[in-house]
Amino acid sequence: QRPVITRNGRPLRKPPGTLLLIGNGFKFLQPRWQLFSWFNKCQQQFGYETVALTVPTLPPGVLVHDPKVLNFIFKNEGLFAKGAFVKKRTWDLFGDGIINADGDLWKLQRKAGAAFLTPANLRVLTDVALPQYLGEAVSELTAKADGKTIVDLQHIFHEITSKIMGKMAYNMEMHADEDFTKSFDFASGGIAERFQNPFWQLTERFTGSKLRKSIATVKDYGQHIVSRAVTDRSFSNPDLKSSKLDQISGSLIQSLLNSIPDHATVANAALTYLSAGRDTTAQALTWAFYLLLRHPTYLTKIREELTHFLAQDLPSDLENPLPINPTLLTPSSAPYTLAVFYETIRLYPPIPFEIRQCKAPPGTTTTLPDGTVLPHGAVLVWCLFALQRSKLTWGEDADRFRPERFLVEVDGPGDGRKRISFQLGKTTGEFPVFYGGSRTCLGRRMAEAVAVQVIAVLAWLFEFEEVDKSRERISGSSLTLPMEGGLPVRVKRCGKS
Ligand code: HEM
Repeated sequence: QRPVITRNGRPLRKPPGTLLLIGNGFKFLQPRWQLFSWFNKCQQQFGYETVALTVPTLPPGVLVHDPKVLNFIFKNEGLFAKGAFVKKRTWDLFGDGIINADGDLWKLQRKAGAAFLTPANLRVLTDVALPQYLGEAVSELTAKADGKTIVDLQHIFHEITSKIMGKMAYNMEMHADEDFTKSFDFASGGIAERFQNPFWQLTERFTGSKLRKSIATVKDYGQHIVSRAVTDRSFSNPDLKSSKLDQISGSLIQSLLNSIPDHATVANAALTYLSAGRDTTAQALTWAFYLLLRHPTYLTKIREELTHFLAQDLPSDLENPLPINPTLLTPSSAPYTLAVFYETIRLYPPIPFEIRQCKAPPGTTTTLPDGTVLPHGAVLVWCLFALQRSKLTWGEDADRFRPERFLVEVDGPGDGRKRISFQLGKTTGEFPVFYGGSRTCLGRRMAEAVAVQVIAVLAWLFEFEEVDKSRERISGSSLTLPMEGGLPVRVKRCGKS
């Protein structure tokens, strides 16, 4: 007999369309975007109420809507875990990489990541690495800026983040169109489908050969990253490295190698970091430009924010074609651009759903702050794509792209003049896009820094025209939120530059 989840002694309400034996099983078999719309309807119907989710063959589950419940989950990492439900589905891709690791192994990987993402290294990112790779993207776009050639912006962003992570984290040249990337994208889609199909182990026996091949390619690449790094450490002498970027490049993989003896685990950690750092940011940038192209007044506002940077001199040693000194463009100096980024990831969160499992020992329960009593192994699901459209949290215009919701007027520094400042103004439970608590995203500052510089520079330099303006863009199967089919645009240089 499956345990029934209760609140105040009564079974939880069920979403509409829940069937007697199949529960919500059919809903989960729908294409992912339709599933997200269904989650959104549940959020509209139930507000902050936690409701029951039932899928045959799976442990009993709940769909979480309440920010207070999310805050409780984030604060009580010890009570909730990825658990067997998530690990079983992701193990062949990520193994014991940080996303799946617990205990000491998680701590070691987190510490290595923190040593990589220091403020000093982020400065090298914004002052050296990003201007260089963004400059290369600007050259490529300029060469194609005839108003006719079609360019995929998602690919451009992926190339920038691949180069950054490749060089800074692994001291390797990485590109968006490598076999590894294609295999990783396919594997991520296949793994995401396992969360929707309760019979995945059976169906993959017949249809899973491409998935198995893709995972094998990804794993080989993980080993390649490690063996490159081992060779690197025997031959490189840090005293001979002249540029700041060369001095820190490979620092993530080197600190992973320093702290973890097992090379297979280092490879898993490397692959997980690569996916966390590269794909999320590139996809967020793609949705940002999609939204900006559909709401051009905001492109004008970004350009207005940038005008005062133009007065400032370009450094003479900056060998790239950027007309603005990009190192001046930071999350704190460009609040409007930062607000555009945040409004984008509110509506299109790069990690669009989360799953945890109740760790209460068999025979015991855990009670959520709203009174829901969870038995051992209960699955908790929340769909960020739906939660971030809640009118209870974001007001009547929750569905609208309105970056101003993150901006406030504050007194300027000493001159009495008002200026605009970015303010999130929400708790982590209300804005769980970067997760929370001890497992909160390690790369948030990196993502903000990359996003502000890239959005500002490209918005200033180019006019983009979407190739298919009438099509609503969606994301296909993936653990993250890639835009299906990319974002094809035609490009022209702006008159101003
Ligand atoms: C817009 C960009 C990003 C978003 C929205 C985002 C969001 C998230 C979320 C939701 C999680 C929790 C995932 C889970 O455990 O289920 C996470 C974890 C993580 N993120 Fe990010 N992320 C972003 C960019 C980055 C970047 C640039 C890095 C840099 C390497 C990064 C590194 C990590 C790491 C290492 C974790 C695992 C933390 C842990 O388990 O202790 N992320 N991120």
